[in-house]
Amino acid sequence: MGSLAFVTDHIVMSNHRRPKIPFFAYYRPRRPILDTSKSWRVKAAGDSEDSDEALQAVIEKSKRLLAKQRDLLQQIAERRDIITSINNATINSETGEISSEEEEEDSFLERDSNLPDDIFTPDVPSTSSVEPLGYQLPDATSRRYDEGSSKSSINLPPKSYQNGDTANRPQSTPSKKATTHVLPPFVSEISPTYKNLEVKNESNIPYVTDVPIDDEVESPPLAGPNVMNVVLVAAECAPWSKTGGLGDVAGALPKALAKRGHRVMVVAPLYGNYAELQETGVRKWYKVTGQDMEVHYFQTYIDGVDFVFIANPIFQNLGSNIYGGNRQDILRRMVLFCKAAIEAPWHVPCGGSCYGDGNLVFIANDWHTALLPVYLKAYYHEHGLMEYARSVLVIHNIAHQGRGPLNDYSYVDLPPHYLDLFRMYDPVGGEHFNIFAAGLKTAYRIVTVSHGYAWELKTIEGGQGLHGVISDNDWKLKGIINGIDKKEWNPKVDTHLTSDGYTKYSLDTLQTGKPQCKAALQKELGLPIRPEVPLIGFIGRLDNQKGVDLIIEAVPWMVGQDVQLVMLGSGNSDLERMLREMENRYSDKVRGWVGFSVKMAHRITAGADILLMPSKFEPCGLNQLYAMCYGTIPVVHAVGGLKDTVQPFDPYNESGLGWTFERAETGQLIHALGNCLLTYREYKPSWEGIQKRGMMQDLSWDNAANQYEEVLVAAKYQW
Ligand SMILES: Nc1ncnc2c1ncn2[C@@H]1O[C@H](COP(=O)(O)OP(=O)(O)O[C@H]2O[C@H](CO)[C@@H](O)[C@H](O)[C@H]2O)[C@@H](O)[C@H]1O
Repeated sequence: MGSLAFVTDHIVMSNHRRPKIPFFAYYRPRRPILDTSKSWRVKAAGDSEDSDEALQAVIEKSKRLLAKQRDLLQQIAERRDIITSINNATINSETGEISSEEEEEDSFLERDSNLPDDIFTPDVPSTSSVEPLGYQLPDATSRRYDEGSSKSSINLPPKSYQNGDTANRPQSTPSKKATTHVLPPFVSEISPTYKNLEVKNESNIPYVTDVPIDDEVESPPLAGPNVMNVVLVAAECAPWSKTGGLGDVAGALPKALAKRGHRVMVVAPLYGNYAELQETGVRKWYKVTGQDMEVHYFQTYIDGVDFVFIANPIFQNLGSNIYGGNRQDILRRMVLFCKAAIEAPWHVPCGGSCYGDGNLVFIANDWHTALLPVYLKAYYHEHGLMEYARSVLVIHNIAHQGRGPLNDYSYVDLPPHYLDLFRMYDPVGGEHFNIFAAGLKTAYRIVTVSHGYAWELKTIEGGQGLHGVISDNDWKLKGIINGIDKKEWNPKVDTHLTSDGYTKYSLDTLQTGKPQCKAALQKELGLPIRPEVPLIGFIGRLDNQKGVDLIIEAVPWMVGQDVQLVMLGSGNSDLERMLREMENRYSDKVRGWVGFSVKMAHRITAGADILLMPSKFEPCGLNQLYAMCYGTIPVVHAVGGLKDTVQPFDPYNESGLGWTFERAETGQLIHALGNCLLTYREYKPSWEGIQKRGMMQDLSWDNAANQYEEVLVAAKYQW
């Protein structure tokens, strides 16, 4: 059966009953489809004259279409030339800077909208009408939060939902009426709003929108028949909430998946008043340790992704302390979050329609959301609900597992026979309750954030008590290296480099732009402005993981080398104190910036020559990736993702991206850093070669998104 017929069949089926396997791909049309196959008509056999004529007509029509396409491409090429020449000449009158690439991109797209309509009108089925089932809301006035935090009212974000992106959002038919449904909710038969559209291009002419607008924003290939509804659930999501790399991943990976054509939702707790959000009006009640708790769902749509936030007083004002509180507090938050997140695709209308549970995969992240795969099984699958929804659990850091005494089990609200999933034993913790273990056993697939870490997790040292569980589930484990959000971390467009003497730069302007950033950083930190002195940076959580102790031990050697050192971090109070002491002792050479500052993280990444990452373990590591994009050379402990991403410099072949050392020891760090400093001072061409190789890598999320897609598809077919 042709794939178009396959699609049509499934659309027809969707209007009747759910198929045995719900493989509808609810695809949002993101780009024009030039499906010339629709022009063909099948005629009766023997009607050869008519056939010839028809064939001739079709050939003529195709020729006309191809001519139009060629013409269009020509127009685009001409416009790009014009834009390039304008940009080369355009100087911002206020700042004296060249206008940003995002502006270029916008103006280009605007002009595109003036192109002939007929080329852009895809020959696709129209969207179907959608009538999501509603659920009878409990009488909000008759229920009250009891005790403590739950009595406080929810401080709603402003209703100023004015995101420019919404104009481009694929529109679905709004629900006309909401039929009521008494809890517990039954799976809703929500029609797919976005039909499964086949993407075909047999002409070898690139799709009109495939013509790269800019090198940085070239579209990745579409997922085609693999498109799915993807719901990524995380305790933090940049830019709204971030304590580390998980926030970055939750903010960026979904956009890359959406670019491939998936319908993607991110669900995170609402910790503060985020300006972009709109209240959906959806309110639900969930039980947590016997208490009914109401959540409100908020939503916004940015870069093709539906960001859904779950509001309840227990999340409020935790922005800077997401994982704060005692174990029971955290547990209650995560239980409520997972329960509310799992039903978001049922309840929250995004662009007019809910996702529903067909063709759905959840991506849970770390122990905080490791209950989600368990709830999916226990509350839904075992009751014939969300039968075809799947879960993938991503390990960003196995060091935090949601451990506690066995009687913590009473908090998670599961039937007694699930206890064994959580029960773990190890020589350090003895018999204990372990949320990550249960999630890993229950998820359909497991991802971790590098190949190296996937291997290390199965060792006693690397698995931190879960090596047995991970080895047993090796068949469903895959390592995928994180990417970079190139809108956020890119020296060409970095908004943190537009003031205070900093400047944006690219590979072409590296030799002038980066020294300017270095001078600006030295000035901002109050260090002597000396271009020839190597400036060494560290950015990260002050935590045993990050090997901060090794740097502190190496500082006396470093300050004897005529270098400058800046360390940005927060976390462990002892390490914070040591940073301050170091700065006091070596005030002409060392800065210890205690705190969490995204702006300073960007500025250090741009202004430093060298970035240190002596992590004891590092599942992937993002800062070394950011550093390489900014022409900053990483010196790293060869472990986990650091080993996978920083190929050691080889002076004989002039290859490699930085310096690595094999064991997390101060002497080894000093040895690697010594070689790095020698190259900086004595072998400038080699140094510049390393910088350029780092900057030229494609570290975008597109590649990772492609691999995630394989995992999502594998999960979908996993029973
Ligand atoms: N004081 C500060 N001020 C401003 N920004 C700060 C900061 N401290 C850290 N950051 C930022 O937080 C992020 C940290 O990312 P990492 O990947 O290095 O670490 P983390 O260990 O949190 O993440 C875990 O998850 C990620 C994602 O999978 C893995 O890469 C990693 O190995 C794993 O440990 C970076 O964006 C960094 O700039």
